[in-house]
Amino acid sequence: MYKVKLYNNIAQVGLDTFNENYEVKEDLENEDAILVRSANLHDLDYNPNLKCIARAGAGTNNIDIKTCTEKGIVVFNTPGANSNAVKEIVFAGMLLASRDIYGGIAWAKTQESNENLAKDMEKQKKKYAGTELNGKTLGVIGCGAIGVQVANLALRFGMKVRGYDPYMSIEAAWNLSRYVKHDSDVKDLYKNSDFITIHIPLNDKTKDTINKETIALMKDGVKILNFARGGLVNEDDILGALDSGKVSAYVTDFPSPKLVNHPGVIAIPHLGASTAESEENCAVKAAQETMHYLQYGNIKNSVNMPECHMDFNTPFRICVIHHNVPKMISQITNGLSDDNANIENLMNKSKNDIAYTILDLDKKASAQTIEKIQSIQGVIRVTTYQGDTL
Ligand SMILES: NC(=O)c1ccc[n+]([C@@H]2O[C@H](COP(=O)([O-])OP(=O)(O)OC[C@H]3O[C@@H](n4cnc5c(N)ncnc54)[C@H](O)[C@@H]3O)[C@@H](O)[C@H]2O)c1
Ligand SMILES: O=C(O)CC[C@@H](O)C(=O)O
Repeated sequence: MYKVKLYNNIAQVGLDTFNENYEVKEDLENEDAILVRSANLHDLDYNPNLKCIARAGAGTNNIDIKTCTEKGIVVFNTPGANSNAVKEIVFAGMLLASRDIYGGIAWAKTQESNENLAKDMEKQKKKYAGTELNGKTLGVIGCGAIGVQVANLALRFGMKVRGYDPYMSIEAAWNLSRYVKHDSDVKDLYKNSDFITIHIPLNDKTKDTINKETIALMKDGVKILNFARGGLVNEDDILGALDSGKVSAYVTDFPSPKLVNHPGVIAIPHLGASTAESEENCAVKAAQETMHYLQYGNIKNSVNMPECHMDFNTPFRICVIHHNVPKMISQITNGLSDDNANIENLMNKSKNDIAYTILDLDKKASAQTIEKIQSIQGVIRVTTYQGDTL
């Protein structure tokens, strides 16, 4: 029986994905896997049995990836599973930043006993008027699953669109409309955009991407949208720019007490992925990734380990997480020689400093052999699998 510990509410359809071999609940000890959304796991007390953490969502800044990698814990996310939900709310944010729809609705709610409402509102409405998206320029920083969808939809709104992403994946490039202007220097995007939306992960390199210096490069009155992570935008700098009028609106899915009452801030309580569809997509994908790893050692959509997937055609499998250094495969295969086991299939993949090797054998490796492989310098974790074919 595999134990999967829950750290957040996970959509039921995701939980139903687990079969009878899984115990899935919040109150568990010695868990094999963790399923999480946004809960902060930075102070996690890692139990030695923990093999993987699946983040039902895109951002993994709530997980200590470095420590997980050192301990041989595979961290998964669910790329693209909530991108449509975020794309849609970005447009809600752009529209709310263009006209004072929110102020107008708030005024209308106070008019319950106004017999002259039809007449009065025609006078009042000029207070909430604004501008259109059509013809404006949108700058998209980060053209991944979300950025590409936002860019493509903005074209349908009649916007001119510029994109900046020096690390763009081939898949994302295939999906991006050719009418999106590619900025190889982000300064060009800053200088020419009426709206700027940011869709990149938060990490040490991207923290405070939007700050005093980058804001100074932008157009006067620019509107900035942040549905990625709060730490990407320096709060003091954005508040200063709102006060001076340099930035005319800041739409954020990550409000803080400092931001919420500024008139230029449109604060949304992290609703980007809060749709039934995206919660279900993420939960099912995270559950599948967890099961494929726990049962077969196959890795898909991991942020700290290489993609490595092999059909399970023999009953005995060994998976080794190790450093990406020379002579590892020969040492691992030599380690098997005492058992006289034949390697039916082997796959080795690497990602940065980490490599992963799957070996399918015709017979079960002995406990001594597994210990021997585990003791090879550079080996982080060895896991054995036995069972039905995939
Ligand atoms: N508000 C929400 O509920 C919500 C939902 C989903 C994702 N997110 C956030 O949005 C982020 C993006 O999500 P995604 O699904 O599009 O991820 P993604 O991995 O598909 O795309 C991220 C893109 O950012 C690019 N990138 C990385 N560093 C960059 C940099 N310095 N400059 C420009 N581009 C850079 C990458 O090359 C990649 O194409 C996530 O990391 C997460 O933090 C928020
Ligand atoms: O789980 C959520 O509700 C939000 C997820 C979102 O921030 C993400 O990074 O995917």
